[in-house]
Amino acid sequence: MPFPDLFDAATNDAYMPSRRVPDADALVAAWARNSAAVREACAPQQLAYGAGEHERLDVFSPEGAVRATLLFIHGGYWQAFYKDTFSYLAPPLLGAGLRVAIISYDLTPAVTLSRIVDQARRATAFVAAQFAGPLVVAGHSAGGHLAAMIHATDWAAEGLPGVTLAGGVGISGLYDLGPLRRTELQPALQLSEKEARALSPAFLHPTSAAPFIAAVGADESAAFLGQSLALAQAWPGVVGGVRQLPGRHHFDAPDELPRLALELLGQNGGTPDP
Ligand SMILES: N[C@@H](CC(=O)c1ccccc1NC=O)C(=O)O
Repeated sequence: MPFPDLFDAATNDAYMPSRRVPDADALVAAWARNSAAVREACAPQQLAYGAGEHERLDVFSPEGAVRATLLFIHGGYWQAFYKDTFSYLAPPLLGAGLRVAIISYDLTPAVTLSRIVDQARRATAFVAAQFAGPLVVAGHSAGGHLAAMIHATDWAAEGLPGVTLAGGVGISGLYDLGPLRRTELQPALQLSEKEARALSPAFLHPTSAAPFIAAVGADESAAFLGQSLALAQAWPGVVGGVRQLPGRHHFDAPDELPRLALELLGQNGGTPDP
């Protein structure tokens, strides 16, 4: 291994949310079950944002006027899950008049975290080009990290068409990756200190003035709260403080997504597309 063994048990504990949520496995199983039922009842449109096997997204469209598009980036510490497990999030968002785009991406250690960030960027540029109207990029946990990286993207420098964001939402997001080098994730992430900084939104500058809501379950560990505080401190003009979600832990905090997305669009005066 190119890195010394940095593992620290206390840090690892703080970043493993399942240790605080006894029924975490059952909740994740319910995500998959509910998502399968949603896909059965209303099959999403499946699109490709690139040539790779996992460079795919699902689009769920609401029945009436489309108020905005919400692009959702799932979590799982960049090493678990694909889009299909998160279809369960679509129905309440559709009910709020949002078009819902849920992306897949490759996973570590098969690809690097930089590669995943690049995929999230290309997926966002694709969705922005595909669908006119306000675009909100939201993510949970590792997906919150990717949503914030989108908010800090220099599109021209990446050789991508410019993306105008209406807002961003991070739920239990990770914005300073430094501590993760001391967890069980490091063998898959293989982050050098320099890379961890370069891939940490809290050490980057937002490229969008649109609001970014940094939300965290009130029942999550101090480490997760600290991650959102770090982003709020680094991005004072964009993140209006940390939004603590009462009664929520890591595995049910995503259920607040419709409320948070609508709040953002309200701030932006987001009106339905003609
Ligand atoms: N391996 C983690 C699970 C975890 O962190 C997680 C699970 C589902 C969705 C997001 C997660 N975390 C960050 O992306 C744990 O044991 O708690």
